[in-house]
Amino acid sequence: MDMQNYTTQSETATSEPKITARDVNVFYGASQALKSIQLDIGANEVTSLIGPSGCGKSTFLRCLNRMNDVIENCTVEGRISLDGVDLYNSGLDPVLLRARVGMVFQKPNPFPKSIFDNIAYGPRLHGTVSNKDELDERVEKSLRRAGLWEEVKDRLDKPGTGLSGGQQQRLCIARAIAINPEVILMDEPCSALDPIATAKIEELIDELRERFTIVIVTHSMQQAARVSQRTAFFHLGELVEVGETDRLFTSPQDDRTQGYITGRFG
Ligand SMILES: Nc1ncnc2c1ncn2[C@@H]1O[C@H](COP(=O)(O)OP(=O)(O)OP(=O)(O)O)[C@@H](O)[C@H]1O
Repeated sequence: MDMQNYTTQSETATSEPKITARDVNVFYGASQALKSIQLDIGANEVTSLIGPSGCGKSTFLRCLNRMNDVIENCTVEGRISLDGVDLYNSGLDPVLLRARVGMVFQKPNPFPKSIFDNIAYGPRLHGTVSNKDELDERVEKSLRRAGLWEEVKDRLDKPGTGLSGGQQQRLCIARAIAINPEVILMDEPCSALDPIATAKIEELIDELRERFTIVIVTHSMQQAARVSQRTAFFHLGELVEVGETDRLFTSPQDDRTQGYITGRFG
């Protein structure tokens, strides 16, 4: 590993790293989307990934639970570890990995099932509850943690797709929480939502970090500033700069970061 390069890119995570990425290169066919990424993701904090369109934020996010495996032609090189265990070369089952590292997408995507069954799906699949009472309890707890219980408790048998966009996104967060993940990846989770629904999700993210490690891709620098403790700025497939969010926005060390946050490009 090129230590000099690493220290210029990255400040140490503010908490113990939950995830470490070292020398990560990603290719789509012959085209390189990420170049030698070194990044520590601290436990129980929110890390934002920001940067202009096409810089590789979502590609990096998908490396963290091996979602790139399902994209044809996508090759991931380097080392990414979760609690010190290599995600790609240790025989870790990707399905179990995705239970530990859950994901919430840009567009809310509830299953075409009842609200209850959306949440119950994961615990049933992974066999993490042993009877109906435990399942009921898990569903209620997940919906409470996602701040949705009061709004849906009287309509659990109604379709998840009948909820508002913001409620659907909180349902998807509840669905991710229901299998007790350690990390939650969020790919622009508010981009399809209005400002009020966005504010609710942002409050929720802040509450969730007590229990989970969160990595969020966002196009909104204001959102990164509001929700995250650390921010990583990507540009043309490189991780240009990472550090405490306040520091990165007030005194960026790289001209490219400065250019992006002052709106000169992006
Ligand atoms: N499935 C794919 N096949 C081929 N190239 C891809 C694929 N997905 C992404 N890319 C390319 O990889 C690069 C990084 O894309 P990525 O979606 O990770 O960027 P991003 O920063 O998340 O962009 P945006 O903010 O627009 O979502 C881009 O050049 C993109 O065109």
